[in-house]
Order: sequence, then structure tokens, then C-alpha cells
Amino acid sequence: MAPIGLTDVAITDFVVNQRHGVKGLVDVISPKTLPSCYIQLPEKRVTTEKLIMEAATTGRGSLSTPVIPVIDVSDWKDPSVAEEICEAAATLGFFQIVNHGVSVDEQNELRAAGRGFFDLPTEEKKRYWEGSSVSDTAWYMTSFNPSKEAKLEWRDYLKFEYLSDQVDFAATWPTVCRNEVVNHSNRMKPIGRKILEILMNNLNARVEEQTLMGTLRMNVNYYPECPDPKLTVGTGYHCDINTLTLLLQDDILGSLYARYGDKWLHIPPVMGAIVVNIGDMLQILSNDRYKSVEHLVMASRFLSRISFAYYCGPSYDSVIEPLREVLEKGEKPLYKATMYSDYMKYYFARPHTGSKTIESIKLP
Ligand SMILES: O=C(O)CCC(=O)C(=O)O
Ligand SMILES: [Fe+2]
Repeated sequence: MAPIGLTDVAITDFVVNQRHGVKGLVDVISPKTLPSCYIQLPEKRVTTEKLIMEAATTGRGSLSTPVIPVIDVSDWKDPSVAEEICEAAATLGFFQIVNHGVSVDEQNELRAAGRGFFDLPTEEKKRYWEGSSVSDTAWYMTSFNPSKEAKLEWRDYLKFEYLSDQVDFAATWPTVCRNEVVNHSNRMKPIGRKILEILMNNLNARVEEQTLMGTLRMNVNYYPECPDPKLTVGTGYHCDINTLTLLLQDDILGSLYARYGDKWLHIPPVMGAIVVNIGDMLQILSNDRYKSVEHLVMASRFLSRISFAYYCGPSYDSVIEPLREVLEKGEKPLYKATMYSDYMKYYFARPHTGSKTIESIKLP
């Protein structure tokens, strides 16, 4: 039900057309009930019976309760690190890493800087609105793809594209978080490279860096407190389309979930950890050995949440197909060759649609 005096149309107009975002809705109007433009269809929502809560935050779990592994990467050369990473990539599609060298203080500085952007006056944030942003490589938007969505998602986000080969690539970025966002890429890139190297070695494959991490992007996601989180989603279920995502999540329990059969498996916040997940491009290159798994985010009733998803992906003109090394023994390729820029266009032209993007290029 829309707050008194405000129709659904008026709310959507305020959030999307007037560019206040969902944070603006909460700050200015603070609806006591969830406006119906945010009430998702039942199949898009997460209800208690669809949840698997973890038995413990670390360890391997019991047969009936899977657990997202927390992997200590203080020694990247330790063969058990590679083993655990490859095992997780081939099963749950998600794992967490700790002792990766990026301190909690550094992570908190990034969080504060990210919040600094969302706390700016609306007029200032609007300058970055997608489609008319003052920056070619930083955009601010709400939901995921509001012009295509039947219902909105309870999230605002700021997206960055790192063109680090260009001098001053960050010159047009919001000053409130620019240095921290640049620094974060410098910290994440070598970690992404290490993990991709491990995953490719395991396939006995040599793949150029351009194909695995030729584009580097980041989403700063902001989820304001929500009057009725069970009726909506923060980020609707989707698979990441890139090769590898390194996610810094917040410390709110019950936010991030990954698909496990017909249920959702909680990915608990672990202090200082980075959540890593496999994207569609790695599933294609590995001909399904590595799994790109659907995931979603629930908003919280009383707390706002910020997360930083650092995406390694192929360069736009890379043509991605199952690797020769993987097919060597006569295995049938499962996907047709696709240029990454075409794949991105397909994904960003639609609402969040789970694993449908990869299905669109599946060979019969
Ligand atoms: O906010 C999160 O924890 C995850 C968001 C996400 O899945 C994404 O940005 O791709
Ligand atoms: Fe994602």
C-alpha cells in the first residue's frame, strides 16, 4: 500500500524520474509500509521456508547443511588453498577468503567513503545519474533497470569503470570516494589475478589476462532500511556475467544468499573477509566445470547496508567460448562463442533474470 497521499506512480516518479533513489524515498518520505511498486512477485521473494541457514560460520558443514567455505589465503602457494578454491568454484560457486592482506581498517575507510557518496545532497548525486552523468565512467542509478522492471528493487548503486590505462581516469569521479575507490581496485586486482591463475592452472589452460580481467568495474550498492524486507528484494536474484567477483559485504546477517538447489544458502558476514563468486564467463570458458550461481540480497528492517562488488571481466571485444584445453578429450562445447560486449548488452537490457543470460547462448 502506498503511503497516504502518494500513489505508486508518484513514488516511482519521485524515486526514478526525479532521481531521488530509494534512499531519497526513505530520507524524505519515510513510508511506514512498503509501496506496492516495491512488492515483488512471490517467486522473486525470499520466504523462511526457502532459506538454509548455516550450521556454523566456518568448516565444511554436514551433509544436509552446506557451508560456504572460508579459505585462509595467507600462503597462496599452499596447494590446499588452490584445492579449496577449485572445489568451491566447481560446487557452490562461492567462497570467502581471509588473510588476503587488505586490513579491516582499509575496508572500513572504503565503506565510509561509499556512504559519503550516498549521504550527499540529492542535487549533487543527481549529476551522476546514468544516461546524463558528468562522468563517462561513473554512474548512479536505482533498482537495476527501472525502465524494464515490473517492480523496483530496494537498492541504489554507483558504478565505476576502471580505465586505468588512461591518465586521470578517475578525474570525473565523485571526490568524496574517489581515492578510496581507486585504491580498492589496486588492492583487489592482484587478488583477482591470483584466483584466476589458480582456476586456470587447474584446467591446464593458458588464458590471456585481457580475456580474464580486461575490464574492471565496481558496483557500490546501497540498501536503505526497508519497512517490509520480506515483500521485496534488495538485489533480485541474478548470476554475475563477468569472470570473477570480489565482494566486500557489510556486517548485517541475513543479507546475501546464494542458490542451493531450490533453496537459498546464507552467506554470513565474516569480519575482514572478501566473498568471491564465479561469473558466467568462467562457467562458459570451463564448459560448466566452474559454476556461476544465482544470488540475491535482502534489505534489512532497521539498518542500511553498503557493499562493494569488484568485477573482473573479459575485455569488451573478447570472444568467449569453452577453452580448447577443456574440450581436448572430445568433450562437446556447451556454449556458442559470444563477444563479451554482446553478452553485456543482453544482460543490461533486461530486468534481473536469474540464470537466463547464460541459457541464451547454450548450444542445443
Ligand atoms: O550487495 C551484495 O552483497 C551483492 C550485490 C551483487 O550481487 C552485485 O552487485 O552483483
Ligand atoms: Fe552479483
